[in-house]
Amino acid sequence: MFNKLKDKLSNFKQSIGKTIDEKAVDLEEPVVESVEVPAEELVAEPIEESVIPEEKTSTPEASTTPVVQPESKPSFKQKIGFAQKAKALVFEREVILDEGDISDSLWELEVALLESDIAITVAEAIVEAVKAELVGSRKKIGSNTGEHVEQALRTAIYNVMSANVFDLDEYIEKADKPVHIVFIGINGTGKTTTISKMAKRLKDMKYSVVIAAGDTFRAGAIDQIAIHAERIGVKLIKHQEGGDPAAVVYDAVQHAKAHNVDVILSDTAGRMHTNVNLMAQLEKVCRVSTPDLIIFVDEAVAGNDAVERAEQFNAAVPIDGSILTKTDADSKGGAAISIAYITGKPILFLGMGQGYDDLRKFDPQWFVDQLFE
Ligand SMILES: Nc1nc2c(ncn2[C@@H]2O[C@H](COP(=O)(O)OP(=O)(O)OP(=O)(O)O)[C@@H](O)[C@H]2O)c(=O)[nH]1
Repeated sequence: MFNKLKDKLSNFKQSIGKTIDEKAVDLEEPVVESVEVPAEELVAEPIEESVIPEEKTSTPEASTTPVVQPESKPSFKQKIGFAQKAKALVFEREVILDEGDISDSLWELEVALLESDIAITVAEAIVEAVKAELVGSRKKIGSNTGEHVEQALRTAIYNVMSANVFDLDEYIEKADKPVHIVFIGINGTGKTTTISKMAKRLKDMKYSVVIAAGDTFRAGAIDQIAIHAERIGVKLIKHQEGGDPAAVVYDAVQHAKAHNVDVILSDTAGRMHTNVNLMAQLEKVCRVSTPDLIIFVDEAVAGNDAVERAEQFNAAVPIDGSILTKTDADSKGGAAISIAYITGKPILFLGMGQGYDDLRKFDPQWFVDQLFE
């Protein structure tokens, strides 16, 4: 999963790490900072000899500062004499990154993110966040560069992915029943399979479930979902092929109310967001039986296309969240990283295989961990 993206992030870590290490090598001698110390402080307390390590006094920098010869240690009186203009020396072995140091690597990162199908505004947001974290940061020479860079990347990716995180389980638990959830999206992305996985999951959680066979448009769609419903052991409400999907969904809601069913999962016909008639039909379904939640389903492997579709569906029928299917086959991770940021609605679940149990509740922390494992 996400192997190409993992490689690209790892390359970025190495590229920045190399920059930092090269800068560290350039600093053959430690950086010496001079700090003015008020005379009173020095008079009150004699200068600690340890403040001025002997080996540093032979460096070129040290020769420009008040000279303290290690071989002829000054007496306490002499130290007091120096006090008027004395400076304490602070020795540090650190690299401070400036923008110029990492601009090439940041550009490489942006290109890598775009190549991974991450939407451009999301890629820019990640690069900006990484830059803000790294530029000006003090990096101890010899400490673990990779860890520092990885943490900056982790935080940036986590932040773009965790927009309006929403817990569906908690919602269903607390909501008045029945809870009506409508699934929308284009053909063939795994909507029907996802509804079946969700029905199985809810049934395992001891909720009663009814499925509405709202895809009356595609030949065979009703039979397909009927097979799933039978296997899982949940009730299906269906009409004839070509019937009005709004009527099917309405019947399913009435059935749920009459039989105290907890959750209604409504399938809808796959449609292109550009198909005006089908989008109008979808709006009708949502008008006739107002759903509590509308979930957009698309396949992670579609990358940017999935994100654009989510945006367009969201404009027509405001969604509450997304489910990305086929993440098990996705090497780029772009849709998963971009979709919540672009729509402002969270990812709720990831489809991770063809089995009924291959549905994973989305957790941005888990996702980020996968990228760096
Ligand atoms: N590898 C993998 N395959 C999946 C996943 N989810 C669904 N599929 C497969 O994708 C194919 C299409 O799934 P469907 O559920 O029929 O798609 P749909 O969106 O309902 O399609 P329409 O009925 O045409 O609207 C099927 O072969 C599924 O088994 C997933 O998470 N991983």
